Amino acid sequence: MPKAKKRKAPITNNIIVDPSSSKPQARRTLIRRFHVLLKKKAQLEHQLSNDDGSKHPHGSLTEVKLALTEVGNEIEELGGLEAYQRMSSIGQGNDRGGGSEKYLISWLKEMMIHETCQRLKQRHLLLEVGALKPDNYRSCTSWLDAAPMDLKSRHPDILEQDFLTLDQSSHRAKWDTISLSLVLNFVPEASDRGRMLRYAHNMLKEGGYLFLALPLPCVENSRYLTFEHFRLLMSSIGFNELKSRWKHSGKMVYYLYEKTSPVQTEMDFSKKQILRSGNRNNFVVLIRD
Ligand SMILES: C[S@@+](CC[C@H](N)C(=O)[O-])C[C@H]1O[C@@H](n2cnc3c(N)ncnc32)[C@H](O)[C@@H]1O
Repeated sequence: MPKAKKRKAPITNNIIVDPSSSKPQARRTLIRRFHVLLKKKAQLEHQLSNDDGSKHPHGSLTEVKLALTEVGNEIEELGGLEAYQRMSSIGQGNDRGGGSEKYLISWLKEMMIHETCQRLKQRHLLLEVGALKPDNYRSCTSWLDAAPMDLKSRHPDILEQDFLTLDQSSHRAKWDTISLSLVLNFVPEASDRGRMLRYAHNMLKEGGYLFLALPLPCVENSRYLTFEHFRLLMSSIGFNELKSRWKHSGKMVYYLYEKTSPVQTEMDFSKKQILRSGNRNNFVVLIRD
């Protein structure tokens, strides 16, 4: 008897998520689903743009195109980037502990940046990438100028701009601080995450600061990252870890780095390297030339 043909699982493996729900569990499921879909979309687009006629892991060219349409449709059904931003901004609300900017502000103040600026009549220039609100830094207007930007602007004061397509020469050494709060983990391709960090390094003034906020499992429970590996990766780009804040069983990790010269290392950060076994996630950052 001929063997029954195994039915291929649909690429997007749809799950039911109610985009209008504001329950924390539904919110987290939607955010996670978005990350999965965006990663899948980036992989399929990459396959299409590098099409050399060879077999694709997702089937023929037609199947890849179909899968891309399916992914696009599901993103739309979930409400697109707007729904994702809405869910993320609920998580930022004061009733839920507020946004991550409070950690950056308190670290800058600990380092007396506000006093130095006021004494020398200087302004601290902050580029806030992935800004859901235009005025996260309104409490600091006497010494800090914030420039909020996002892939999709939710307010006229937020510049609609992809950080990865900013002109690198006109932004070189322009900013005192760059904030990437829950942005690096949004970028679907591991090598684009590395590029984002390198661009941030180029765009900071000498001695400038990078504020990074990530979901804790990205570092605590990844197959390809550990706290130490990430620290070395960051220093190889030229980011010296000044401060960090996280707790076991917490949700987030916050870092403050200072821009330094890249530290030479024998380690290869351009390829995935399995650092831990067991039930882990696949978050990784790759640094490629
Ligand atoms: C989870 S939200 C984070 C919002 C906020 N910063 C926070 O900490 O809650 C991620 C935001 O980053 C934005 N984003 C992702 N990649 C970006 C890029 N390359 N350039 C600009 N914004 C980006 C997304 O559009 C999204 O609004």
